[in-house]
Amino acid sequence: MTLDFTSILPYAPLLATATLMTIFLAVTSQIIGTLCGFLLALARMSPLKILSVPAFLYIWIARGTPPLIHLFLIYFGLPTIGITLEPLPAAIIAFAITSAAYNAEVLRAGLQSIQPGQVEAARAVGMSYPTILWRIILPQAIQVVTPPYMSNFISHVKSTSLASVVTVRELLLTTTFIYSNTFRALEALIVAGAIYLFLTSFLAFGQLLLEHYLAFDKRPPSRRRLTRLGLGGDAASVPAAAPALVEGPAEEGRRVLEIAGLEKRFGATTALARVNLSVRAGEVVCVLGPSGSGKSTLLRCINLLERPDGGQIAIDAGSARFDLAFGPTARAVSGREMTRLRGHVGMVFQHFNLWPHKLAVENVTEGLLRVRRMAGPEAGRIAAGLLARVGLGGKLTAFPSQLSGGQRQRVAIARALAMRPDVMLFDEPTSALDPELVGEVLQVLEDVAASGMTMLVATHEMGFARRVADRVVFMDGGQIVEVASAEDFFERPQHERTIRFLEAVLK
Ligand SMILES: Nc1ncnc2c1ncn2[C@@H]1O[C@H](COP(=O)(O)OP(=O)(O)OP(=O)(O)O)[C@@H](O)[C@H]1O
Repeated sequence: MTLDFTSILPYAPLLATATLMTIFLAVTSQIIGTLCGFLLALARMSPLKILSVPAFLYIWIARGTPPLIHLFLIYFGLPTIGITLEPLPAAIIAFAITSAAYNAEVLRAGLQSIQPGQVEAARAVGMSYPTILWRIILPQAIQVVTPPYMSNFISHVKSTSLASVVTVRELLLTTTFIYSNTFRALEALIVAGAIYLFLTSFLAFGQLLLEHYLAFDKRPPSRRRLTRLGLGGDAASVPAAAPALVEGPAEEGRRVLEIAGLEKRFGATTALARVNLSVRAGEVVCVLGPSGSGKSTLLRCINLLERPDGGQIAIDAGSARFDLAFGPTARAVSGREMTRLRGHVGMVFQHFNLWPHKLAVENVTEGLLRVRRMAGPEAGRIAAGLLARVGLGGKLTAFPSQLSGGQRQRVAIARALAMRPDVMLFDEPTSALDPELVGEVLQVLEDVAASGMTMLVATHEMGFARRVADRVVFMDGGQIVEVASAEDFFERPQHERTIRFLEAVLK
């Protein structure tokens, strides 16, 4: 049998219209399915069961049943309850139902691929959740989801052929019409197949372009990206005059931080048991103690990355004051209040938690732009100055992946300092570093301490604590066992547990 396409030719305009209909059907239902899928993914990840359970059920049912059944139920089922839809809207809704379920899972995978530490770092500079979603999570999640999302889209385009059963004049129905008129079924189906292949190839090629475009951390930053921050052609150069790390001397004597009866439990583990502590402006307090003694939990409770179960935290930031109480009878602290408080409390994490899709300088400017609402050039100037101060004036345009651990931690310190916090919390800032990189970070910490910043440093670096701390707090089993000046602590420890600890770590 020979193929003869000439009899198909007169139907070219009809095929063109059907192709447009297929594109319209696929694109509209995919857009609706993506938007609904995004909301479903957020609901599915929500800690609230009222959101996560219905989202899970929807995805389970919509993904587990054939799209043809959705189409029949919408087109033939809805009229039984008085809702009659035209074939095209019925098909769009039916395909959007399936698309939402598949896209929800793809998008959820992307959203969950972002390390929680990055989100914590964004919360610590005072960003609200929508800002974190938009600026930190989505740009990275899109990179992750592009291949599976586009794959879904391609299979979605092909499944729109099911709309032929409810008489939508898309490609397959038109092809059927053509071959029933010409008796050239093979030729008509080959032409339809070629059109589908063209459409899906277009998407596959689009995927390649998109992946290339989204790999923005794999190529030098664009000029636009830098000029927005007022960093022209020589962005990598060190600013002539590096500013002070901390603006103005601390107001001596003022109690910046007061903690009373602070409690935190994780299930059966008591991480903090009625902890009391007060820190004065400009004071450097080192928190020491064995692993699991509650040092990190204490710091994380102070900026509310962990919600305490009881007790009080008061922060006197000069321009603002926070008096927070926790426990079953206390007023719930609002999200807005938490965000405001974090704007006054800087935090540096053990694992740096830099945002990998942003340049070193952008890691520092992000909080200034989104939280302090500063203009780009001003934020860029402050960030460049601070990075120069921590010895990274030549690394402004490096991505975190291009920096050593010590350099990453110095960017993280500059990021926290840029927000001009009233108190800085350092959660074991050198524990994740190779031994030869510890010194450069401790040097920066010493500079920050010398410039008058109020600091609470959880650390295992005894030498640093001895040199720099005004006071040492020793914790064990979630309690503060001993508080003393650095000299008294190391020379004349009082508590039997402290003596044992020092014997073990200093031998
Ligand atoms: N998210 C969590 N879920 C469950 N338990 C936790 C959690 N975070 C901390 N804990 C527990 O609380 C206790 C105190 O932990 P924390 O991390 O504050 O100690 P740490 O002194 O900072 O230890 P390290 O020096 O090893 O970092 C430990 O028993 C720990 O297992």
